[in-house]
Amino acid sequence: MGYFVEAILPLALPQTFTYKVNKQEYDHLLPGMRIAVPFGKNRVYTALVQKMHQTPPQAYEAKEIEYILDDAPIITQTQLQHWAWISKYYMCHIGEVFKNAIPTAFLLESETWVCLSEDFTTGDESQLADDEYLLLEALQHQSALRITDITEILEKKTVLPVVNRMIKRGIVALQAEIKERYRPKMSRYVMLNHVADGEQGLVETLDGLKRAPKQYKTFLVYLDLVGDEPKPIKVSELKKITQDSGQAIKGLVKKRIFTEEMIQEDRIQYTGEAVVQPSQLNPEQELALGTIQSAFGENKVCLLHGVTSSGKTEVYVQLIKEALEKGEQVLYLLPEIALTTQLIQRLQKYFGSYLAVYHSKFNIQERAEVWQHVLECNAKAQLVIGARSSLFLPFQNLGLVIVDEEHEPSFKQHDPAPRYHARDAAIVLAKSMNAQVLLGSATPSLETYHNVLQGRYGLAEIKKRYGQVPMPDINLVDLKEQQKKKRIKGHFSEPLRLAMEGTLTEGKQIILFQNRRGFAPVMECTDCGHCPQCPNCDVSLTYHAYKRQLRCHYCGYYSAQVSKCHSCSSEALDTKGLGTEQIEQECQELFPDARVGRMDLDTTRAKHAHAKIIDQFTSGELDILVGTQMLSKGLDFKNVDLVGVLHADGILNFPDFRSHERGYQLLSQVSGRAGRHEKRGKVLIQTYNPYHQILQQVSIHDYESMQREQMYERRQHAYPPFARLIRVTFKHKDYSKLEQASEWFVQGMRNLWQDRVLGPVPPAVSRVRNQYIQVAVLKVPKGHDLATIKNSIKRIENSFNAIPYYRSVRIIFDVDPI
Ligand SMILES: Nc1ncnc2c1ncn2[C@@H]1O[C@H](COP(=O)(O)OP(=O)(O)OP(=O)(O)O)[C@@H](O)[C@H]1O
Ligand SMILES: [Zn+2]
Repeated sequence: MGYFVEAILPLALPQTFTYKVNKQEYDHLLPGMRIAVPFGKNRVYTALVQKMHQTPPQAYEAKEIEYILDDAPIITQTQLQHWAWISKYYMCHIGEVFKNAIPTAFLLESETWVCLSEDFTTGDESQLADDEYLLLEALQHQSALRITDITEILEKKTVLPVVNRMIKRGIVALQAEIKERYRPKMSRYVMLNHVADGEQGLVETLDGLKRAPKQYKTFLVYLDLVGDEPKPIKVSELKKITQDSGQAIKGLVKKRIFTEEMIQEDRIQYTGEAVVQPSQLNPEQELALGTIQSAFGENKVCLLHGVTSSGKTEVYVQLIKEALEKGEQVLYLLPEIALTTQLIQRLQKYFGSYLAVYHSKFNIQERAEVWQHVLECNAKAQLVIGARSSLFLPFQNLGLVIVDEEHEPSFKQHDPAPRYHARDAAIVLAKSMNAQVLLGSATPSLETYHNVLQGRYGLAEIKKRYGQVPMPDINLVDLKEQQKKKRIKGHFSEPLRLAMEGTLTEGKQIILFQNRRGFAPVMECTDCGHCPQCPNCDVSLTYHAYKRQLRCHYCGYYSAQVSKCHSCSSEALDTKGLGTEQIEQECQELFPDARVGRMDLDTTRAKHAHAKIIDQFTSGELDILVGTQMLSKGLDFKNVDLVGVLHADGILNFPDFRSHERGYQLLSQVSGRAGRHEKRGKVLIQTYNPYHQILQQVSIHDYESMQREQMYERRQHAYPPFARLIRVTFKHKDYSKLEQASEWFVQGMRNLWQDRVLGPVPPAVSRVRNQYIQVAVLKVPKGHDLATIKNSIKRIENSFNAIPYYRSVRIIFDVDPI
């Protein structure tokens, strides 16, 4: 007998680990609290308590924990259960989920250094508790201490709460060198001392200050700022108004009229309060809202299928408003948050400081703060908008989840594990918390639509654009014919050039869309056909005119632009393929007076780059915006009349069973950016194959037919949504070992599931970073027990790993791959 804790470590290991604790620790600990534990040789990790128990481990001697980091759980029970589901469903380890789910700031290690805060001034030691005083004293002798040192000094394991308290009061801080940690931003505030409080007190104080005019003035400004309720005022603010160097404030503190304190500032600051009321819905929106509410009444997930610019967002806003009024938390999931400054600004006008954004490009402090707000159910982050990782926030009272643009593939995480689909994982999470789920899209995924057709999900539709603006007029331009007639300049057909000219003359704006996938420009020798390849990967290098470089998009390798062919030394090199950069250049040549901007991965790497380009375009500083799929997502520009798609075929000819569905979605979404307000927009799609059924369907906005035909195909070939897929990827740097190993593994699968196993085959890019790749796919028809099948695969993996020669081959499972 003894006391034990079951801990999840942030590592890709299949099991949890048992550690020993004493009775006192046992009583203090709860599932969801963090502890620091030793692991391996001299390493300490932040682990998470999964449960407490009294059974010693069988296989090893339990080590003691190092210390306890929390006073209360930072992860809820519901979350822990959700993690367990994710790890089971997506075939990964719970430690991987843990590591991916929580902000790195929460993974403090024993090596974290603590020091005295710069803001600390001696004087108030009398208010410190004993252990706080001890720590302070120690830090006055030594400039910094590690958490482990502090544990020794205080002779107790729960030192983090002590440290945290002192951080909050601005006495100590975490040292700056530590690579990633949570350091709340503190600011100095002053507040009226109790002595001076009350009518009488104020009069006396003012009298007493008559001979110190600067202090007198500062005091009056302070009173003016606080109004009726006594509250702390930021020193910097006070200084600014009174134009004081700080002397007057110091004087007032000295006279004990003010007390000073350090208060944590929120980095997630939205200065604006809610300024507008949600818009009045039009009858179509009202109807949709009603349908959604009745689906919610039956506890069903609901799909809002509304054409582009039908005003889906305003419907979400109504639902959010109702949920917030009920005191519930709301999660608004978006595919790529960086693209959504427009939407955030819009929601901010409605919901002010209730809105928090959870964003991977935010720094760790910012993320940790949102986490705390959500955990504490603060009004401040009652509405969270974020990309897929915001799903892992510790919601306590989740009432509503909105998955906007639910068809977007980027909801699925590719790498690293957990390879989860945020939409699907959100539905499971919501179910466990009795929250409602709304999926929104103009072009729903077939998976979701299938659920609607099966009656599992509710369906609300809006078939008209808001404000009676007609759907854009979409025309297909036959590139073959244009070529025959010699009407093409660069990559621009005559109809596209004419339409652009017309739009520019009217002072309207243009969006040009060039697909990214498979259409990066490459350099080619026109004599021998040689094309420079990445030395580490099985791909051609991409040509970047701007930097005069050849780059690999898979591993980041780059070299200077070559002037001679490496194979035959000819100087006849040419760039082939069609990138956004080239389109931008051609545009400029065709329309020298137009202001052209470009939005793609290269121009938007920096934190606010997206917002900047979008702002420029919105404010009319640009006439033409050239871009990739980024442009297709939910943007709402008032002045765009024309959308041009330069080469639709690249989108449709991709060898993937989803490429037609994707093509329809992408082209419809891009087209949807045209003519959203007032006038009907125009769209020109250039193609070598104008009779392609998907292009025909896009041009007449016929989602129905697309959906019916594609469903038929999928059913015929047993693809999702009529089956589930499990993809197994094998990687190794030795090609022949890889081939043997993957064949062995797949044979094991084939013994069980025969021809439902496809592969192993090399994928389109079959070597990345010097690792060769093989892929196999298992089709699991609906109705088969997925859990049993996964267990069988795991068993094959175990036997596989028992063969020493194979063990170094990396195996990756991807359930519901996209
Ligand atoms: N009830 C309403 N009152 C006033 N304006 C509205 C209303 N509904 C929608 N709008 C306006 O119509 C435009 C399109 O709406 P919104 O962006 O919500 O469409 P959407 O369906 O989300 O489009 P997409 O799928 O293309 O992103 C916006 O500028 C929005 O402000
Ligand atoms: Zn490479």
